[in-house]
Amino acid sequence: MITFEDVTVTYADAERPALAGVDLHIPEGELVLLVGPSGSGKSTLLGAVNGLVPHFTGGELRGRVTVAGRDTRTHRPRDLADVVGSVGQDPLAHFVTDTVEDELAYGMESLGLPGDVMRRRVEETLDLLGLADLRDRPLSTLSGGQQQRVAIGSVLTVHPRVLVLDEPTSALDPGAAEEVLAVLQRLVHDLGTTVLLAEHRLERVVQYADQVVLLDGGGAPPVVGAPAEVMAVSPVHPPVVSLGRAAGWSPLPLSIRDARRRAAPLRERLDGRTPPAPAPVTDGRTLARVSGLQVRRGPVPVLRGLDLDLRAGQVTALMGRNGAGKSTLLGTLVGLHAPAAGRIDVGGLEPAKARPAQVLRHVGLVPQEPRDLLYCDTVAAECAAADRDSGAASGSCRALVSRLLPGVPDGLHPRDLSEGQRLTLALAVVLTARPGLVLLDEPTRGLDYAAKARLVELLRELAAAGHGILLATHDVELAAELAHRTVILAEGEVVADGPTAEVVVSSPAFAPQVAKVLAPAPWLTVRQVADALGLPA
Ligand SMILES: Nc1ncnc2c1ncn2[C@@H]1O[C@H](COP(=O)(O)OP(=O)(O)OP(=O)(O)O)[C@@H](O)[C@H]1O
Ligand SMILES: Nc1ncnc2c1ncn2[C@@H]1O[C@H](COP(=O)(O)OP(=O)(O)OP(=O)(O)O)[C@@H](O)[C@H]1O
Repeated sequence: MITFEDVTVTYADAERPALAGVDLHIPEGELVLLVGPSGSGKSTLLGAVNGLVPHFTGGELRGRVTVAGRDTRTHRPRDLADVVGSVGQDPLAHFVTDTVEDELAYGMESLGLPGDVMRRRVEETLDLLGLADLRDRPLSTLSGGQQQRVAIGSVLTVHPRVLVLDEPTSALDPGAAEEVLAVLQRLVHDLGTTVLLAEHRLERVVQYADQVVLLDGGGAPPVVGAPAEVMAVSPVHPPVVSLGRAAGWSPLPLSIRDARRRAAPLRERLDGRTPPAPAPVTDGRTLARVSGLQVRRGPVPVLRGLDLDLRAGQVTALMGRNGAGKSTLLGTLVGLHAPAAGRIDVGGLEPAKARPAQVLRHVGLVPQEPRDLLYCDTVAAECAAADRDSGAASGSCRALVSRLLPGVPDGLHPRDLSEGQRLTLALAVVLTARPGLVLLDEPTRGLDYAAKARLVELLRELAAAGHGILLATHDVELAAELAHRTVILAEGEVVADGPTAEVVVSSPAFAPQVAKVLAPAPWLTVRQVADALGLPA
């Protein structure tokens, strides 16, 4: 269904190809997972399938890519639209209409499908993706996860033979991610749809894949094979695979179920041991105090009487369903939204009433869409501006970028960076100012496991140096690894708040893989298990 013959893509002015010598054959009716470090060319490969590369991105494509027999170099994206549906990393940038319902119908309209078919499919999709209550909503008012659901829905309604999805679950809460993957699997099994999907959070997807394509980032040809085989050699792999590798299991487990079946001897060895006690969550100077907070967005009451204290030295994970109000809370803490009732005190200031420059000294936000923070033409200029704005020594921001993710080019426009590279830049810009309280909205989108590990290390250092950190995230593995404390929001209220292990272990939605494998024992990460047993990790 999809064929690559000796394909090389080189962007204008790039030192080396983003993709080199790729040969690949994807049969009809398979779900193929594309993995690899940040910047290894995953989005570029997907773009060569839907025609965005090179028609919209520029650069040069050598070799041949065909989809359902059509050459993507001679067929522009719109000439492929009846066969290929694609969802990119930034839904808002690709929406063509204004409301949820119109967006779901748009693709079908352009293909001229009959009205009754369109109505039916729109209704089905609204239900399937939990969007029924939002049908008339302007797209610009949706939360990040709600936008991603609409973007996915809008390609599903067309019933394309090929689906190309770039990190389709990155903004979804764990439950929604499972639902979307179940839908994709059903399309593959029942309709013979071919799905090509790039994803960093392998724990969410690897068990559904028929084949895995690994781009190693070094320019070598991709490694293609059965998921367990590729996972055995892949530099990026989910916690169950790390656990299996550390424990020497073969074949490697890909799902919780596989791992639980193998885990009995491991449990025995862990019997009587406990992970290191977590740091207490009530120490530390209060950096922000929120009490009885109510916030409306448009007519909708989003936060409904929320109480929260954030302390120095503490990393807090903020979790909860899409639309629960996480981004709204972060935005309110930096003064982007004014409270309808209740109080916020950040370093003695009321953020919505204080001058932004004053607020910035106490609290910095890395937004869900990093682009919102970046305004210069090059990475270098962005870094220089960040150093200047925050009075940091020249070169500070650039050094942070390099530390978090090697290989981010100085001269590139932030728009042309890969998703992970752009996020890294935004993180570095905010961290350069070293605000007392650092807020991060979904900080691991587009980041590979290595970049995530470096982020974890950096955030730990900041916490140890007395900064407070609040991260809104759907990444349960990140929360388990990093957060002292986890707060769960539902419908704008705090429904759980406590040490991470206590909050997540009992929750099917928020427990990390290791906790699920070893439950009811309180282990959260491969590192903890490996340290306790002296295994390599
Ligand atoms: N339009 C462009 N112009 C110049 N360089 C680009 C362009 N798009 C991507 N690149 C570069 O090509 C390389 C591959 O990028 P790509 O987005 O394909 O990576 P990726 O594997 O999808 O990364 P991520 O996991 O972070 O999304 C990166 O180094 C990136 O900076
Ligand atoms: N201008 C608006 N008008 C109406 N509702 C809005 C507006 N802006 C945001 N909302 C709603 O407020 C709710 C909370 O949004 P928020 O972005 O805070 O959620 P979130 O928990 O961060 O979600 P996600 O996990 O999807 O990022 C959502 O249901 C969203 O649709």
